[in-house]
Amino acid sequence: MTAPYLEKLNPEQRRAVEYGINAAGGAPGPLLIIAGAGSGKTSTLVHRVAHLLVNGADPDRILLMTFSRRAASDLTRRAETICTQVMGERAGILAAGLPWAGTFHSIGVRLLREYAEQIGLAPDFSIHDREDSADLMNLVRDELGYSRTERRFPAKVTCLEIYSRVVNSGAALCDVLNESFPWCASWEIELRSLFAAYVEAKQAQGVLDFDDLLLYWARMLADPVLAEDVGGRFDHVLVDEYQDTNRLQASILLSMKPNGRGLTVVGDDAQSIYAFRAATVRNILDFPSAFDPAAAVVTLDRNYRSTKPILDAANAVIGLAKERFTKNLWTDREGRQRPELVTVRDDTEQARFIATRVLENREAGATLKQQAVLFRTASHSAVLEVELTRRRIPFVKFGGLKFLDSAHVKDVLALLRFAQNPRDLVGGFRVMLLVPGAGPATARRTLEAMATAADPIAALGRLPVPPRIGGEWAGLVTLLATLRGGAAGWPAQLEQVRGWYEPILERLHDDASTRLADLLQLQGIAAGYPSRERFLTELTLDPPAATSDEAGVPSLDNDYLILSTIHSAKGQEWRSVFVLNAVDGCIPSDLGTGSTREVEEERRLLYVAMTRAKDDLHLMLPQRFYTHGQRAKGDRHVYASRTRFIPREILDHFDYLSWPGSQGSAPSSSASIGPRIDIAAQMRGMWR
Ligand SMILES: Nc1ncnc2c1ncn2[C@@H]1O[C@H](COP(=O)(O)OP(=O)(O)OP(=O)(O)O)[C@@H](O)[C@H]1O
Repeated sequence: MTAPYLEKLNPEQRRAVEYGINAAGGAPGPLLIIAGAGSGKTSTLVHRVAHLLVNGADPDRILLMTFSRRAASDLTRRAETICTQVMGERAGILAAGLPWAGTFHSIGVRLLREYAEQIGLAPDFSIHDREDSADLMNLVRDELGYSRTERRFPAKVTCLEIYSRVVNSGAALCDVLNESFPWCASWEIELRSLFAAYVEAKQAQGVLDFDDLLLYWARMLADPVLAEDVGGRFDHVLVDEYQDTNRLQASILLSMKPNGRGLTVVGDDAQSIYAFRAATVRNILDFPSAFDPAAAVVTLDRNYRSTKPILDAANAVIGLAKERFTKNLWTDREGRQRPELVTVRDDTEQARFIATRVLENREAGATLKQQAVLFRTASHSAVLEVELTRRRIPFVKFGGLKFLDSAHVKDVLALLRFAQNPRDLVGGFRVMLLVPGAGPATARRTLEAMATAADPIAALGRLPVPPRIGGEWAGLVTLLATLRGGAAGWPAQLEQVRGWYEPILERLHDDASTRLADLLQLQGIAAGYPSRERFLTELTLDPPAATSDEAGVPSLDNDYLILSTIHSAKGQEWRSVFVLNAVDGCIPSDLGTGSTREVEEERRLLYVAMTRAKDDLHLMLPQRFYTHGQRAKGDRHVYASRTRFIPREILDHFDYLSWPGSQGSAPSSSASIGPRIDIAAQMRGMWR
């Protein structure tokens, strides 16, 4: 007899949930769940976790790794709800939730801090986000004299990308250069010494970057004693979004669970969209045979989300992929309306069309929250944001968030980080330069003097106040000592930081009051974390996708339209979806058309966008774009053609609309919506 809480699952989902779990206990064999878009992957994973708990698994011994912090807390909450219903009072064992649910990186941080002493690492290391890492790379590059070479040395961001690719893929530097960065191949020797110096700088400052979190973890597990110890802490290890993991992550799992017992991974190769971060679908493909006996594979191919016409169109798009492993999805959700290809003149008309349709949908009963506009790059929604504001349509934007990127929020975070780790040069530099009168030379001298001291903050207090510097310097020294001492507790420390920073904020920015509101919001977010260390770690590893993600949307109605990059739309669904700029140059992005592999990833991105829609889907085709990088009011534009991922042979899966105007006819070829290139405009552009 099936337990009532499993009754709503279809047979494949149930197989995936129940596989290897029984009341007798014992870890089940390895399991791979291939879950197509909208096939109930999340709910299958939730039920598997709940089923484990109902059958006696210890929540402290379950490791659940997801792609974002939000996904981890959603999964935990849903599993708890099921357990409370099924177990009644016994569900009290879940009072602390699942303590080991989180992203790969945040779990890595916790384990590394715990095992720090055994692997020669200072347990209070701080973590650099990508931007900090690029800044440190730049400092090192400068010190080695590479910023003054005769031929231009690769930029700091490129250096970091190369470094990161080598680390995450496990490939040799020369192979990575030849395959992905051929224009930098002649710098191999210099890059190698740059990376060596970068690693030394990180170690001297007690800093780990994102890649280190996985690399150190993987290296720690290369020691058989530690591998057994870490692996032995968990009876069950479950991993979501396995298609977006890289080789290092796969090796971590294998080291923790060499025979695969207790290991479950879930993924969909058709939705793999992070190859640019060295993720590899090979992880999914190679998973079954990594074990003896091989892992069981359960495929979920019934889509519950989209109507048949939408699913048929999405299947047609992914059907043209060069390499593909999963079958087409099917659904019994009938629907008459095919996805619509909407031709509009330009960005402005695109924005108007969407605003009009969104309001019409609302009149017809759909809330704003049930509708989403998706785009390849955060900047694509700029014109739409203006139009929505003009029409007073509230919206929340996910992806490309400005909040944490803004100078004042970064200043405050740098201060906290510097208090946490006073050897962190990048954070320290930013903080020192805030003091009126302090320049790079003062900052560097001070930081160098601090770096060699046993207690850097005490050393700072003993240093003479640099000449021509005002009272803020003494204030900073006292503040850092107080923060370091931790007497104020958390999150009250943020109040102290704000007290010191407010006069500086007012001096630096005309719009200080708006920025102050952001700092108050940051304080609200901070209150959700038990300590400064956890706050800094979590925010660095997984910044909120939107301010509303963490702190509510104070100034908006309860209902708002969702604007999101396709990457941030992962795992979500809406009744109506509009995809901006379904044209070549945007999807695929002209940054992503270098190699076949990149083009294929862009194809999967379009597939991910299309499969977010339940009932209706619009792909927007603006005929021309204004190009970036020109003077204000410049009129340089290019003509766009329909994305190459919807070639003529699959057009009959779509309806056509020209807007404003009447029902359009089938665009006969990609050239039919304007010339591919506007040579006349290019000729004019040459001389501007
Ligand atoms: N057995 C089921 N019966 C009815 N509806 C289901 C069933 N399983 C899942 N669903 C519904 O299908 C939709 C998609 O589920 P879910 O969000 O878990 O998909 P997913 O596999 O995570 O999708 P994606 O990988 O595309 O993000 C949800 O609305 C969910 O309620």
